[in-house]
Amino acid sequence: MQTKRTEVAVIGAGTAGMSAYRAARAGGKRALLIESGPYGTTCARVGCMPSKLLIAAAEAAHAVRAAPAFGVHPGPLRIAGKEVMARVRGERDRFVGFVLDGIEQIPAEDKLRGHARFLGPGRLQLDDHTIIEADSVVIATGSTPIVPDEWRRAGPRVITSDQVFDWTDLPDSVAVVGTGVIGLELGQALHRLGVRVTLFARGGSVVQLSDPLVREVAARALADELDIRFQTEIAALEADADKDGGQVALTSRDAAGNLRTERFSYVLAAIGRSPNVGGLGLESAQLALDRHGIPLYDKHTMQCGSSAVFIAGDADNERPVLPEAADQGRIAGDNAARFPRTQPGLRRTPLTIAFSEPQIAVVGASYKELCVSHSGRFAIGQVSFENQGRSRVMLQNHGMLRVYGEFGSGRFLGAELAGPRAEHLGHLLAWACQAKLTVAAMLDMPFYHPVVEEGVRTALRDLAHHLSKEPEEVCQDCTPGT
Ligand SMILES: Cc1cc2nc3c(=O)[nH]c(=O)nc-3n(C[C@H](O)[C@H](O)[C@H](O)COP(=O)(O)OP(=O)(O)OC[C@H]3O[C@@H](n4cnc5c(N)ncnc54)[C@H](O)[C@@H]3O)c2cc1C
Ligand SMILES: NC(=O)c1ccc[n+]([C@@H]2O[C@H](COP(=O)([O-])OP(=O)(O)OC[C@H]3O[C@@H](n4cnc5c(N)ncnc54)[C@H](O)[C@@H]3O)[C@@H](O)[C@H]2O)c1
Repeated sequence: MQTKRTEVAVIGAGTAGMSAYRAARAGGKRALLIESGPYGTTCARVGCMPSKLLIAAAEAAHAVRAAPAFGVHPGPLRIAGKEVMARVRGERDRFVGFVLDGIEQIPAEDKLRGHARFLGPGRLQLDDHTIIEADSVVIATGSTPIVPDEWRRAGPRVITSDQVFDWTDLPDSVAVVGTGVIGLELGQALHRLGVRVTLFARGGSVVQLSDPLVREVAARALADELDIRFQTEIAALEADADKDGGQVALTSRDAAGNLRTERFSYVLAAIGRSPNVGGLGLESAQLALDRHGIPLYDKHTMQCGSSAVFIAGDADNERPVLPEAADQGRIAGDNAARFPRTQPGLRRTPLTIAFSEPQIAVVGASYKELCVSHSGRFAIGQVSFENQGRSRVMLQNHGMLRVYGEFGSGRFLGAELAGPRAEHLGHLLAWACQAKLTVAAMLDMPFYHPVVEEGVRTALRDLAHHLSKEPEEVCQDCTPGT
């Protein structure tokens, strides 16, 4: 067992950890970056990038299928699964390569391999080979897909997103359990690439939408295209090795209690990810934990209590998306270097985007959050994309945008939307939200023609109209339990 001393120890070399390491070094401190798994980050290896590559192939197939509606007839569609997966893996490897180049540039003496756990507040042990004594520690350990033990017992054909991007060919059929962002993005992409896909949703919701109207419109648009079984639970999963190459027998139970057994090449568990905090020995770090075992921390400094421990990225489960991992890592690393003179870092307006079709975005304060923080004090404006000019031109006229504003100040608070170009509309709205614009100021901005943004203007005009009325009228919408 060797002992190493450092000023800052960073656990996890993902996006948050690398960002924390760089910030600590920029703060003039000695830092160590510890990693137990493969380098390359979740985002590049098995997350954002390969999933968007698969979606890009699916969009190409979808465009061909959609073409006849414009009078364009491209001929029979042939999807070569091996070629699809070769591009996904090839481009994925290129993105991972850029991350590995970054790791390569970190001096060898700053990089340590092994699983880290706390022995005391500033004391870590790596596997059985190294003790680290650090003035401050950043926890940037990421998250892991959740697979219930009884599902695992059905064998290797029960998979998570971690396995999908290593396929060398597209399978015949996939059952996707969970209609969160991973389930929808991957389920729709595989469906469009000719895989028989069934999605199982425990409840009636899709992705992170909390606004009941947007959620309903989104669920309807998605259910028009996909085989989604809402209100349906998984009753049992069993390996069915007799079939060609093996299958999984999935038994589901619908809301009426009816059982149905179907066979799939794979079952993709997409029921959420849990932060990697369990094996860290946090009890030895003397940190106060929440009911999920995650250290309590300050969202502006990323400091855990008054300790010299900081947390960032998926590990804290606050906003488990890539831009947040980078921001939180930078703040945590900077403050780990400054400790005890910590200072608040820049936390941006929340923005999440699901790359399904219709795309789904949540900006600023969600409907659910506003029902708590602004009950009776916010108004809603809306637009349907069904008859929105440019959306109809492109035959992408599905979805709805709802925008929220504050009575009195007239300030724009947030939005939920499912619709065309939501990735861009989401940014526009997030920038307005962060700039603390009023709805009136947003309506003073230029809008070209014919563009999807004109739909945003319609929703904002509707919001301005409601903001000019009495508050009571609006909060009827905030029914309990929404
Ligand atoms: C399929 C999928 C698609 C996604 N798509 C998007 C998207 O389009 N846009 C978006 O913004 N986000 C997306 N995300 C989310 C995004 O990938 C994550 O939020 C982000 O990668 C988290 O970064 P991180 O640094 O917190 O964790 P990671 O990159 O996972 O890094 C954590 C590291 O810590 C290491 N580690 C864990 N425990 C220990 C220990 N005890 N000792 C040493 N090392 C340890 C792990 O091995 C890992 O390398 C997607 C995620 C998935 C799974
Ligand atoms: N475009 C993006 O930004 C993007 C893409 C993919 C992943 N991600 C990140 O990855 C995280 C994890 O994604 P995810 O889709 O796995 O999680 P999620 O939390 O978004 O969705 C999980 C879904 O599974 C359901 N569920 C939970 N337990 C279930 C069960 N036993 N049976 C059936 N359904 C069940 C939940 O109700 C929920 O709808 C996301 O929170 C997101 O931050 C982001």
